[in-house]
Amino acid sequence: MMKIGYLGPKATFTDLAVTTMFPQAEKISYDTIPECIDAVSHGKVELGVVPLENALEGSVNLTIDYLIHEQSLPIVGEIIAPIQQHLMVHPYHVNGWKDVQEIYSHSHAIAQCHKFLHTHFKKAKYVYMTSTSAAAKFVSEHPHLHIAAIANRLAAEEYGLTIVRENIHDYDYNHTRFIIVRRQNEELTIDSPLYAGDKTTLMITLPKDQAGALHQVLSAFAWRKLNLTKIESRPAKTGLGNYFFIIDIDQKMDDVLIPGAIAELEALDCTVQVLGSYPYYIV
Ligand SMILES: O=C(O)C(=O)C[C@]1(C(=O)O)C=C[C@@H](O)C=C1
Repeated sequence: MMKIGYLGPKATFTDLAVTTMFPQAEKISYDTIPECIDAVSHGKVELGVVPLENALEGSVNLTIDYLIHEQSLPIVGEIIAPIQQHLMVHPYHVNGWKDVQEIYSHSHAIAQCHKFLHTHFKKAKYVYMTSTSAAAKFVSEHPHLHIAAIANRLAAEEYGLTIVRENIHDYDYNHTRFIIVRRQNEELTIDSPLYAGDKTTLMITLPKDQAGALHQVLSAFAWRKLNLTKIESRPAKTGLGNYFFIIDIDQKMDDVLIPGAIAELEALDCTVQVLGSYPYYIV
């Protein structure tokens, strides 16, 4: 049975994504994103699944930065899943839930519910946890504290909490991209009706202090009609103002167009690394 590491504990959104995509797998939970990625690099699990980007809040920087700076593993697949956030408390506090003093969750989940929290919990303190289900678990283990968690329905069931407000995320379209990473860049073959297409992700470092470099980079894709679905800059961590770009192209690595674009970028003195060319699945 395939072993898959995921950001845990049980009942995170990552857990839901893994269960949907790999119903037969043996799931191993890790408390943090770096621990999960390390487990893949050390061969403890065959695949790892971690969150990469949310439609409301943007990238999960910890994932991108850890993959780029600490453990470079190829991305071999992606799962895009809907995210529904609920407010939950220990059953002891169901009546007084409006007066909770602290709200626990993952920073991305809290950010997805800012409008709701600002309206209903002006005085509450937010406490950031490693995942939404870690927050639910904490709330269930501290019944004497007047606190709430933001997490999904499975977490409420798993940790015996009561949902007091459903769907508190601020915008209906709330989806998160989870990436599947592997030690070796072997193609992942999943025969799934959720298959929705392929992507190639590149990391590009521009030459220093060259006017128009980004424009030239984009034109290498533009004239080849390579459609980009994401472009994002992240600090290179080598000095203020030093950035690299992460670019997603909405097609599989081919023999001509993408290698041609990469060669053109290298001729411009860019450094290019292919982070993965992989299928994506929409839940
Ligand atoms: O905490 C979880 O449940 C996760 O799976 C992490 C995570 C994230 O990092 O974005 C995943 C989906 C939601 O966007 C909120 C939290």
